[in-house]
Amino acid sequence: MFEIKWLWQNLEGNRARYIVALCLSVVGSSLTIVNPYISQRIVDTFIAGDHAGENLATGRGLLIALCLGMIGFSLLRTGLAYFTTMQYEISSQNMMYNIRIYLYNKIQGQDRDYYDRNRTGDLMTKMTGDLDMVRHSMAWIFKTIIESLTIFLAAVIYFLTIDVKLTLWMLILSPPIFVVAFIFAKKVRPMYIDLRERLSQLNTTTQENISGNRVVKAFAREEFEIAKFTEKNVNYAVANKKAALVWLDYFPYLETFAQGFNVVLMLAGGYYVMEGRITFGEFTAFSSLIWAVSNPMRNIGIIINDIQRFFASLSKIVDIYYARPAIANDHNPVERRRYEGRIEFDHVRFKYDNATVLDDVSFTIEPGETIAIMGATGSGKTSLINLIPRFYDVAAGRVLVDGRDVRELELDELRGNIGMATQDVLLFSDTIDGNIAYGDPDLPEEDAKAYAALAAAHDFIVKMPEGYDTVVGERGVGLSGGQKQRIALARALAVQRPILILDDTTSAVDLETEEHIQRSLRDLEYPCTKIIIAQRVSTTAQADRILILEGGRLIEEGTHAELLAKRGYYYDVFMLQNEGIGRQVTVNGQE
Ligand SMILES: Nc1ncnc2c1ncn2[C@@H]1O[C@H](COP(=O)(O)OP(=O)(O)OP(=O)(O)O)[C@@H](O)[C@H]1O
Repeated sequence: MFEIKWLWQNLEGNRARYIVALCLSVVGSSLTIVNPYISQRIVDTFIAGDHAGENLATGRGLLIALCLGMIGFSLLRTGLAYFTTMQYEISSQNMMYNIRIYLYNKIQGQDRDYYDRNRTGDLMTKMTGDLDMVRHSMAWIFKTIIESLTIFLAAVIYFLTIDVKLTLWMLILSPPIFVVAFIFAKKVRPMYIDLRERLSQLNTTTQENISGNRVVKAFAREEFEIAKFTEKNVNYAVANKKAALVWLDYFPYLETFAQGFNVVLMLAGGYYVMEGRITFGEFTAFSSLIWAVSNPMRNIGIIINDIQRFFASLSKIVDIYYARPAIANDHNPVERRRYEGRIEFDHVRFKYDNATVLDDVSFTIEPGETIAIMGATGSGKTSLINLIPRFYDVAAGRVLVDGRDVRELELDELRGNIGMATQDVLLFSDTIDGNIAYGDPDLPEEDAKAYAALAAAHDFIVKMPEGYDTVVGERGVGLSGGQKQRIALARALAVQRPILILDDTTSAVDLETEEHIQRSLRDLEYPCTKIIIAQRVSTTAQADRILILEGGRLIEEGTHAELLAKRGYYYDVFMLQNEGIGRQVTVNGQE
């Protein structure tokens, strides 16, 4: 089976330990029959045998040896069980440690498309609950299966050596138990898959609610969110109960059959003792080992239960394990070059699934040029810049950096040549200094301050209680939108890359601050091609060239003056922003 093969592969380094644990389980479980055998000897020799009284008088030594043997074997089994469990724990923990690292790297290595498609809560469930279920199975469920099976077989073999007929009577109940367990397993499997899905939905809702709590509060939607959570919670609880009830439906049958072993033993065993076919000691051995036959049967439902959960979780983990990103980063340790910063879009078409977002876009940016991109919301600006670091691949055409198709470039090298401040600013829970130096952990504090000053962030940072050592909360909590943008800009500048991409980075800052940032960008001390997405004409006017996107197509291209003279989209925006209130400008630029 594929999943088991996968587990085996991942057990590498711990296989020997795990196999030792399995073997010890078999040995330890086989020893279960020793004490019933000794009991049988004691009963037949010293209690119920024909010469019991005589033996008791003459063979005390043997009796003491047998009693000590029983105690010794009990201690041996306990010690063995302790040692065996330890081996299971160590090997399964080690295996999970390795898988967790691998999965984490795998998730890190996925492309943007993967993150578009997968919910955070679902990925978190896979990395925590599902992994732990698999570990639990390796350490406990497989152990239980092996031990139950060994004890069952050892008992049956021992019974057969005593009396075949009575053993067959004992096993008469096994087929119906197997049939009941099989029907149960078939019925419950889809339920566990569903249960696992509902848990993931519950986690996703919880995660979204916690990370989006500020929006929830802003819209006073707590009750709605509580209702949404309650719905998922109820769904999960209902699915859980449904699965448990299915188990309960079958439990009475399994339990009745398991109890039936005692009845069969009493009737058939008692009859054979009276007939003299078996001794009383042998009857005692059957009686003291009956649990070894009935318990595995009784537990079969629970084991099937756990195995279903195990497979439901394992298949989710294997999904991540084998997910292959369309844009893979091999992290080849090639010598990384510094690019000149020439960018070319050659008849680029791009789509998300089937929706075309960019169509036949062509332009060239020379090294050191500053290009502004403008266009209505949803016109494809962010999608366009995402193609340069190859977050997505084009559907047709080519994106070239320094004359080479980005698909031919080593990804780390390509991305290592781009500094980026994204529209949705994400800061880490770290100090402000740590956030600015995120792309270059060796950045001296003085340099971090210098870049913060260029990004017009220094003044507000020094006013904070602990200055650059102030820890900002998750996603930059505690800072205003404009402050976050400026720290993100400082972070992008600090890596000193030859290509700088700013996606609406100054949208939340005032005009005076923006003017300061524009000056800084113009006077950067390192050579750099700049691509700036902006909505304000005050920003775009400073660029060497402006590209206008509309519905995924490049409709205008030129300098500020050229585009004004053209009296198209750019002119309209210019007029709207400059003449402002009260003036209505249509798309055609007419009032
Ligand atoms: N991950 C995605 N999956 C599917 N469609 C997407 C995705 N990201 C964006 N889109 C769609 O692509 C189109 C272009 O989006 P894009 O973000 O590039 O526009 P934009 O010009 O940057 O907009 P804005 O100015 O609002 O940031 C939109 O119609 C958007 O709905």
